[in-house]
Amino acid sequence: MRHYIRLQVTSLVCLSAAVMLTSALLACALTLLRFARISNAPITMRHYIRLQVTSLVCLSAAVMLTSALLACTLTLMFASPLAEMARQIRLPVGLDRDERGSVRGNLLPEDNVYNMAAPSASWTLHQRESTAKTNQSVLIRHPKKNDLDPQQAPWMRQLLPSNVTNSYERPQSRAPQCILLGFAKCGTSALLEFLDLHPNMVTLNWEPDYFCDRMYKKYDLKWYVGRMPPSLPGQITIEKSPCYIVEHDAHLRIHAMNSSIKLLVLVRDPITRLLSEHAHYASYQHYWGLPSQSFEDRFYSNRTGRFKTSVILKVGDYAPHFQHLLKVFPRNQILIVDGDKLITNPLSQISRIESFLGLPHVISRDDIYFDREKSFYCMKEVRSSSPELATLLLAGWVGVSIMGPTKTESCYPRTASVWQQVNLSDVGR
Ligand SMILES: Nc1ncnc2c1ncn2[C@@H]1O[C@H](COP(=O)(O)OS(=O)(=O)O)[C@@H](OP(=O)(O)O)[C@H]1O
Repeated sequence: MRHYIRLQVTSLVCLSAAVMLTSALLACALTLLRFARISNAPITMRHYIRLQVTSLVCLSAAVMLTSALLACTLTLMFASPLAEMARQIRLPVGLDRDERGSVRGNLLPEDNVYNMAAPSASWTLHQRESTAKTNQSVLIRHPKKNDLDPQQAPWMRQLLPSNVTNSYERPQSRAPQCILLGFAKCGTSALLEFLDLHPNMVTLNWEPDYFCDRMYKKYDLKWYVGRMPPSLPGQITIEKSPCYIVEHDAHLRIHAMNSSIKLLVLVRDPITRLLSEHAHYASYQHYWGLPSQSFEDRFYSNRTGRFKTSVILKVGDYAPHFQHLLKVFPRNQILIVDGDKLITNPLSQISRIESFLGLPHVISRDDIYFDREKSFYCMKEVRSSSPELATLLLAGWVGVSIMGPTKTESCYPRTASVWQQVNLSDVGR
C-alpha cells in the first residue's frame, strides 16, 4: 500500500510539474511573440527572426516536456495495478512465489507448450481435399509474423516494473492452445467453469465465435489473440465456441492458426441435447412474451409427415461433423468428452482432460459439491481468471489497486429455471 501511495503521489507531482512547466514555457513563448509584434523599439529583421525562432524552440520544448511527463505519469499510474495483477494471477503448478513476490520453480514439461508452428507446406493440398466445398472459396487466414506472439504487447511489458515481475511471469494474452468446439447444449459452459478451477488453465468466459463466418470475415488473428485472458507461460488458454464444430470451415481455420492445437468435443445423448435446445428457445419465447411453439411445431411437419431439415436437428447428427474434423486433425489431438457423465460424475471427465492436456491432476472432490436443488455439481469456489485489461486500466485510473481472486460459490443456474418454463408434455415426455 505504501508503495502504491508513493507511486500515485509521484505521478501527481509529475503531472503538476508538467502543467507548470508547460504554462511557464508557453507564457515565455507568447511574451516573446507579443514583444516581437508590439515593441515600438526599432527592430531589425535579424532580431525579429531570432525572436521567432527562440519562441518556437520554447514551444517545442514545452510540447516535448509535457509529453514526456505525461507518459511518465501514466506509466506510474498504471504500473501499480498491473503489477498487482501480476502478483495475484494464479501461478501454474511448477511455479511458486517467494515472500518478495518473485517467481521460483520449474515450468511444466516441454510438451505443455504446444507448438505454434506455421502450417505445413502440404496444407494447401490437404485443405482442398478435406473441404467438401471444392468449388467455393473458403476464407482461411494463416498467421502472419507476430500475430500469435504475446510479446506483441510491448506497452504492457513496459508498464510492468522489472523489480516486481520477471520477464517470464508477466501475464499476456496468448492464442489458445486448446479449444472446446461444442456441441451446443452439451454442458460446454459448465465444463469450462470446472476447468477454470485448474491453476494451469485460463478460460475465456464468453464465446468469441472467431473461426465462424460471422466473425472471421470481420476480425483478424491479432484481434482474436488480444481477446484472450492474460495467462502465464505454463498455463493453457482455453476458449469455447459451439459454432466451431458445426461450421466445417472453422476446422480448417483453426488448423491454419495452429496445426498442433488440442481440441475438446463434448457430446451428449442427442435427444437430450435436442430437448435442451428446444427448452432454451422456449424459454426465450416465454421471456419475450412470444407465442410458445411446441416441439412438434418446431421440428415436425404434419404436411410432409417428416422431420423438418432444421439446423438444430443437424447439430445433433454428430457423425458428419466428426468426419470432417478427422480429415483436418489427427485423432490424438481430439478428446471426446462425455456430456452425460459430466452431469453425473464431472471429475471422471475433468481427469481425462487433465491427462489429455498433460496437466497434473489438481481438480478434486474438494473443489465441487452436488447441489440437490439444482441436481448438478457446482463449484465450491470460483477463482476468477485474470481481470480483463480494460477493467484493469479503468481500475488503475480510478486508483483501485486491490483485485484479488473472487471467492464465491458458483453453480450453473440456467437449467432448473429453463425447464420449469417448458411444458414437458409438449416434447412428448
Ligand atoms: N454442472 C452442470 N451444471 C449445469 N448444467 C450442466 C452441468 N453439467 C452439464 N450441464 C448441462 O449443460 C447444459 C447447457 O449446455 P451448454 O452450456 O453447452 O449450453 S450453451 O450451448 O452454452 O448454451 C444444460 O442443459 P439444460 O439442462 O437443458 O439447461 C445442462 O444439462
